[in-house]
Amino acid sequence: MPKNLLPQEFIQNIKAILPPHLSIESFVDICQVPLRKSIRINTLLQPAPNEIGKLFSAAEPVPWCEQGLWLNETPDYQLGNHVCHLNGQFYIQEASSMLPPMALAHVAKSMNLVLDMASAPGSKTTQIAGLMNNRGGLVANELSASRLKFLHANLQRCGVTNAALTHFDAAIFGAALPNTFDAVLLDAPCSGEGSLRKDPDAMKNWNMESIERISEVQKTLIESAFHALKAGGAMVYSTCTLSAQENQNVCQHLLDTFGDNVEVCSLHDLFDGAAQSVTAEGYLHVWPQIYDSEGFFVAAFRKQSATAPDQSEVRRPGRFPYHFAKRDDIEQLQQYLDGFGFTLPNDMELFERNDTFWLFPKALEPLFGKLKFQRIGIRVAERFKRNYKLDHGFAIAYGHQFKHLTFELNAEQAQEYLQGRDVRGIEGLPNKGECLATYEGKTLGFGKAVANRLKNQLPREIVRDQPVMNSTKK
Ligand SMILES: C[S@@+](CC[C@H](N)C(=O)[O-])C[C@H]1O[C@@H](n2cnc3c(N)ncnc32)[C@H](O)[C@@H]1O
Repeated sequence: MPKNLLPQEFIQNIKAILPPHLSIESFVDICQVPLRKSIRINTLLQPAPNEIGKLFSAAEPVPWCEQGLWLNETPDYQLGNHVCHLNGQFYIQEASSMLPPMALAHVAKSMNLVLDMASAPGSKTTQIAGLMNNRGGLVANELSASRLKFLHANLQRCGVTNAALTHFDAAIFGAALPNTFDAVLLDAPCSGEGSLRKDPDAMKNWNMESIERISEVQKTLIESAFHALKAGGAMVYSTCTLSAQENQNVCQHLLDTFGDNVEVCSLHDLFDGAAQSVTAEGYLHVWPQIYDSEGFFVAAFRKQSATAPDQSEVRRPGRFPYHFAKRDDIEQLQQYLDGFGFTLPNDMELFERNDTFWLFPKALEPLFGKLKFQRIGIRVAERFKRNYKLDHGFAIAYGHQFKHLTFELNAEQAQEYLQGRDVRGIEGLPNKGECLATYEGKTLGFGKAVANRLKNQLPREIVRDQPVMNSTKK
């Protein structure tokens, strides 16, 4: 962004809050430098150590996240079209945005039941699911319906099995689920001042009135987050903005509202080098020139004892529309899955609704009936008479555990598959039935064997015109 597009009032505000070891010149200068790209390796889909890093020459580790890599060279293709992105092995995520989940895992004593209050498009939700190793339960909420779709797509792409999606103003959680979660992330809606290197339009609508307005929303949300937290639980408040109004003042509001019940958990020891961005309170205020990243703010708190929110506004949902699958149905489905050498996991519960089978995380069961969910866990299959059609999300989440009926495609075949085309010439393909397609040992999705071809079953929204295969990368 050209210098003269930074509003004078913004520069004055920044000057007033910059710590003494940083200069306004270095801030303005770094704002002119485009952001380097970074990715996070998705451990849930078990990429071999360093497999992804090797794809990108000159990748540099992100110091606060073991799975984070800065790409010092920008590839000459869209990263999102790379096969390893399409099959969920990495997430394109700004390095400083990896901090809040790392802070949450650092301070939380347990991560069995976690709430991510403002989740879309899901970079931190998928990271948290990775830190939970898909165990326990993760409620991922998002207010915007259109962004909820991206959230779902990203959770599916990354093989997240332990999440449930909700679609609320996050202000409801404190009253709807008080004293419930071991850990809460509030990655709050904000004015995005920290994102101006990535998005030159980030400052287009910048003004002090909107900052004041949004900070009121943030105060409501942080109160709700604190009520939703269990006694002893930990929460992280984060933004990608820089002003005190949306950061320190919102945290101060929490301290003023709940007094001694809130303990600030200092993040000075989150990683080597955290001292450069830690504030007197123990928050991380990441200025873009410190680590050559986006600007970010991260604060962590612990709740000492239970709180009593006002529950007068809570609207309870209607009847829970799923029921536990019947024993015969479980056995029949298991028989079908035996063909793939796959056993239904025992940390999940099989539910049914209208002949569709779902695996729900057991840890979320206490919440069923208390809140309306848009989607829970993983859709396994739809039943037609005595046959099944397995779901793409199920393939991504569990395909790497299949022992039979999986077929490795070569680069050309995998490219055709990702383009939504049927694939021919696969050795050993049966005459009929569902099969799993893999590429370099990683799941692509299901296809249906018909005579000598694999009929494509990739959902339309995943199909790409120009997927980039390892062999066609350059
Ligand atoms: C900073 S973004 C979240 C980014 C996300 N955590 C990630 O890492 O991918 C804030 C999100 O909050 C959503 N949002 C705005 N107001 C909200 C509210 N009152 N309750 C819940 N979500 C809200 C926005 O639609 C936006 O998706």
